[in-house]
Amino acid sequence: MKNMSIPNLNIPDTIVKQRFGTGWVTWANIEWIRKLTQLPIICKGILSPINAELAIKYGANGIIVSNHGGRLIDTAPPAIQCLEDVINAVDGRAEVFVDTDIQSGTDVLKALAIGARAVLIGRSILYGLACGGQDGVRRVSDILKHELVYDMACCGLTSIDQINKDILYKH
Ligand SMILES: Cc1cc2nc3c(=O)[nH]c(=O)nc-3n(C[C@H](O)[C@H](O)[C@H](O)COP(=O)(O)O)c2cc1C
Repeated sequence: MKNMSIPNLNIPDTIVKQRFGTGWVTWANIEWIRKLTQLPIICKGILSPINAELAIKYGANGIIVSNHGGRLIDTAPPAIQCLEDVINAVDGRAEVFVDTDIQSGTDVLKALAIGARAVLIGRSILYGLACGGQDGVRRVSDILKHELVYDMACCGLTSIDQINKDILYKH
């Protein structure tokens, strides 16, 4: 993967404009932002090794493996299924995070075990907010944390840094 060739992504402007309306979203945007700041740039919505490679090429320091909850393309592959290939492609050159359908502590545990640096959570937190405001958000967070700690205990793990791929196969 390190020596892979980068395909020519000269997508016609008309197609880009059709898809993104007034915006012109291309890899050149990342390159432009990279020139503006030394702050870490994290690219969200990466699902394939080739796009992970491109994100790094254009200056990303981190990648969020995400299908945006299926909000862009209904049949986009589940992020969790793409995570391992992206991690392997990145090969330590950037942080890799994941979101989409992280709905339980078990989901968090599995994502970390595959190798995600951290997970991000969208709708579950929003549901808590809708149901109970600040307390609802705290309750969702507490439930997820309780489930994660419980599942870690079931796997004989006492700290996050002990989580590794072995638990995916041994339990
Ligand atoms: C109401 C709503 C608005 C969202 N808007 C954006 C957005 O503007 N940009 C983006 O990258 N993702 C957006 N997302 C996707 C989320 O950031 C996240 O990738 C998605 O919800 C998957 O995580 P989840 O399964 O925990 O919700 C949105 C999601 C929801 C539910």
